[in-house]
Amino acid sequence: MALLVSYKQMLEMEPALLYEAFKPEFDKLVIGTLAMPINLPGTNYYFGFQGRKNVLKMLRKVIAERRASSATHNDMLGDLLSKEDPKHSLLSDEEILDQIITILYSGYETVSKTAMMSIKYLHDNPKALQQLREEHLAIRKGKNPEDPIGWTEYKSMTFTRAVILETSRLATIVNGVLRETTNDIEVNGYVIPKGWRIYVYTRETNYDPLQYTEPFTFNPWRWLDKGLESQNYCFLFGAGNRVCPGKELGIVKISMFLHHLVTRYRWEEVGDAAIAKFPRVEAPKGLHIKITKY
Ligand code: HEM
Repeated sequence: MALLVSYKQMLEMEPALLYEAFKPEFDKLVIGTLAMPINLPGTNYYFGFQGRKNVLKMLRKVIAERRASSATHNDMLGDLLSKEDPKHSLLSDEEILDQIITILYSGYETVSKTAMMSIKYLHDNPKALQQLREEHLAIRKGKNPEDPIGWTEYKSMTFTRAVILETSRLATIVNGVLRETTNDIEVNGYVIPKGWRIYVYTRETNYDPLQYTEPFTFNPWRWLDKGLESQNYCFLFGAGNRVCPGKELGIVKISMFLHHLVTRYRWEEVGDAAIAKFPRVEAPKGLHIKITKY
């Protein structure tokens, strides 16, 4: 779902078949990015490069077909290729391809894994689920089943936002952020030389009991204190110049998913799903749930 939504924004007009061929190759690329860097046939790292090669091949074909046709496309690739906008014509084809991959990549697992983990945490915390459901049923009151949700209604989903932020913290969907030092930096007596790449492992800060009381407890109510989101130790969406540009889009997508889930369905976990946290948050054997109508 998460990849399909982003894919349609990027390549709205392309046939579904391309998505069917695209997703498996894109999945290889995604898995390869967090794999041991051993580039031998059979490793995830190797498959990652193969996936990237095939993804690029498909995207290049789409670009070539669009250039050869006079049709206009109302999607992001259409904007990136637009000859009328001088801003975009500054990008080379390689840069356009990198933009597409970056945006598809960044909005994929972040959204799908947060949605998955929210299903798990809400299942395990009936009080939070009840409060979330009440928030959404109140929004649905007086609406027909197919009526869409408006911006003001979305903005009123304060508990939903709290659930999403707490899921993001407790599951730590993004393990950390990458930076490169532009000067020698001294931290606790250690010097990190200029030019070094640093991975700031945010799980440590997310579980710091000085910042989050009872850090291993799912407690969405802590986020009702609005100030928490802007604390300088809160790296759920990164920080500074490189802060996630898709933060609000991601929260909207998950909020809409939760809205439809809790107003229409109940669910029971089937079996005991094992959740892996490193190098990525995943349920290797799936998170199986039995869904019934609410
Ligand atoms: C719950 C969902 C999401 C989470 C938890 C998340 C988290 C993050 C984090 C931690 C970073 C690193 C920021 C830094 O280095 O300071 C990041 C970067 C980024 N995210 Fe997100 N993200 C989410 C959704 C999205 C979506 C939906 C999109 C776009 C469709 C997106 C696009 C990006 C991009 C393009 C970057 C790179 C920014 C840069 O390096 O300048 N993200 N995200």
